[in-house]
Amino acid sequence: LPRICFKTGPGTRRAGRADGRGRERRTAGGRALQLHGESATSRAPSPHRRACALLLYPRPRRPSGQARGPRRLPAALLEAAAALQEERAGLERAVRGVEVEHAHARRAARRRLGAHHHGAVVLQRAPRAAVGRAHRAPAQRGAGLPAGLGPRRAGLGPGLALGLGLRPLRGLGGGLREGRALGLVLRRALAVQRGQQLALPDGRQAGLRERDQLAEVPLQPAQVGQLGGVQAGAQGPLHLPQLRAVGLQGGLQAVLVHPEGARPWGAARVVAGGARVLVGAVARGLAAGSPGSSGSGPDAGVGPGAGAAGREAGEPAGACAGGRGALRTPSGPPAEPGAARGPAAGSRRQAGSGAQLQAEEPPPAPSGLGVAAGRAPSAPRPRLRAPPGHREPAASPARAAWRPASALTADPRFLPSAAATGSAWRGGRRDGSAPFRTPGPATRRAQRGVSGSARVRGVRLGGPRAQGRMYTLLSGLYKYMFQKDEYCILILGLDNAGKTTFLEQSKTRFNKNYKGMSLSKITTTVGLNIGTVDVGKSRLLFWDLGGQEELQSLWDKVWGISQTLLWCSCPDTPRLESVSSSACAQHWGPVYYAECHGVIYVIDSTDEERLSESKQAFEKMVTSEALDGVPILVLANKQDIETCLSIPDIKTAFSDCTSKIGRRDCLTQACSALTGKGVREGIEWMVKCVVRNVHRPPRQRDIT
Ligand SMILES: Nc1nc2c(ncn2[C@@H]2O[C@H](COP(=O)(O)OP(=O)(O)OP(=O)(O)O)[C@@H](O)[C@H]2O)c(=O)[nH]1
Ligand SMILES: [Mg+2]
Repeated sequence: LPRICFKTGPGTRRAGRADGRGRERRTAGGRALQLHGESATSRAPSPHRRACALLLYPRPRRPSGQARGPRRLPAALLEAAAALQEERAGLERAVRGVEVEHAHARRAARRRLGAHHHGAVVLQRAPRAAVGRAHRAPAQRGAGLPAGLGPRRAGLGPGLALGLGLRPLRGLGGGLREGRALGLVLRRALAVQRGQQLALPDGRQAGLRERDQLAEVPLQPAQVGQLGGVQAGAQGPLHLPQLRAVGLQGGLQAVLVHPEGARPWGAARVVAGGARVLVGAVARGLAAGSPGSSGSGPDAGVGPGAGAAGREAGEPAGACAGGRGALRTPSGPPAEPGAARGPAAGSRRQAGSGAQLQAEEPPPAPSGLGVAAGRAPSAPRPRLRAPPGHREPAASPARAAWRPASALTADPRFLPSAAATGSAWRGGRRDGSAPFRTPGPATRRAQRGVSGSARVRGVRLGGPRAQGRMYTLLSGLYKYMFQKDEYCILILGLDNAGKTTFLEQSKTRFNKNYKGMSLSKITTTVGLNIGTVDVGKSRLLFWDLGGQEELQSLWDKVWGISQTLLWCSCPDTPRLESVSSSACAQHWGPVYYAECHGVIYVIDSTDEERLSESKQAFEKMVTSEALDGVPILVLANKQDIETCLSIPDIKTAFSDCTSKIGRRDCLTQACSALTGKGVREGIEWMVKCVVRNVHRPPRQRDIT
């Protein structure tokens, strides 16, 4: 049977069925499917490698008092998965090594921010093994390549990226629309990969609002070349769906844009069609502006890179700012390439973004895409549309809660640590209502007016709701008393310096029951490793960022999981020949630097050749304003190797940086991450420094 694997949000039991077996047969879209469920936090070997689709489906919080009952995935999701299965062969060709995840709405963030965004649809993650270490071979480095290009960059193939904004999916129809939209994105990806032009249904058929439609930006090969340094070859004009953000930085890289509050997951390297593609993600809100603003504001659906990339490609700024929905009319055929851009597009989008209160004629039936495979399209419901001149009420409390990106990204819940703890990932609403759930027996009883509380001899003991509140109170108190102060420590350094080894070694040394992975099995870090180490009353939260050249540019940036993006490559087109740098980076706000309490900078003492490169990276880091006053521990790693440079040698090489380090705490420590020598001393020094650093107080405790 086709296998669909889905994961629920952290903290939930094994998904699938309430019986915990996590396996279930379902029929969707006329197909039998086998569902494998597991908790996102589960460490059990996941069957998802063999799954044709991986759906990430955070479980909504059960309203207090609702009885535990079997939990069903929305049929629309399964239909989308079935559609995915249908396209499996093609997708495998298109997106090799890419896992597809479907995240449901991040309700917690939505509630908090008042942004009716929607969750991620596609996430790229290549299996570690696929990344390999070939790029590290010194003999290969730079051989016969244009200046500035390492072999790993040259190895990148041309690619196309697709995106679809699924932001405002409100209410009960959300699940349905979302499911359809997923199918839409995947099919679209396939069509692009095959060089086909797919007749897409309009946005309403796909269950999307006008402004959420796919918009196509036809790009000539030359423009694509400009955009991403990709030689598109003789394939003719490529229809690159307008991404919310596509930026190309230090190689072929897609910058994904995710809704405010989605948890950042960092960058990922995708192996697609034999090409390695670096994919980073950025918080959508970083595009600056406020919801509802036109142009490159978040509501415009155009992220930082889109504008930049588009402008790089010679598109007028208006074309980029048009974003989703700019090029395709809701019920008519696709607009001519290049038509409907500019101011008109913007105004149409704005019209679509308003409240929709007036009934409108449904559009004609789709050509087979809007409805997931195998199902007759159900009659589209009439849509409500705002009368001309209607304005959405601006000052609802939810809207007022919206904060600009800078404030948002400063919120610790949206930092990588939140990904580790899952604190930004909880479904459900605080008021106990669950938007996508049918009421359970207890809720129904309550609705009928039957009290859910127990009574003993006439004394009311408190219903499940009261018990729930009591539990929350007690757990909050417990957390308040026993939770440790948290400090975030960045581990930086060139690739191969030993950062991940150091992190693993620290976890092994400080965490009693930690059974780490074998140090010899550590491979290059793509994106971010997160680790926690408890030292006395403090908890250090390490962010080990990949040190490869492309990733270095992300050290001071924020990334997050994308709202929607699918990356696929065209194996037929010529290989990458040149790489242009990105303009999108300047739009990104420094976040890791701003939020960290300390930096551990790892140097490979045996690599004399790259010492100056390491010094440059260090200098760049240390001069960043966002790191002012942050203690820095410089680790001269690999001291177990005889031919290594000594501490005085390294200090001499880094002597230029002394003035830039200034008056902050800084220590150069000899260390061997492999044997563990110097690891404990280094960390203990760091703890002392971060605790006494009054400029960066520990992260706020998560008190509920
Ligand atoms: N001899 C020796 N080898 C080490 C030491 N620390 C790390 N290594 C080796 O160096 C290689 C790179 O280690 P990683 O921890 O992956 O390096 P990294 O800095 O995380 O690299 P990126 O993730 O690519 O940025 C591995 O083969 C490690 O076994 C050390 O103290 N001594
Ligand atoms: Mg690493």
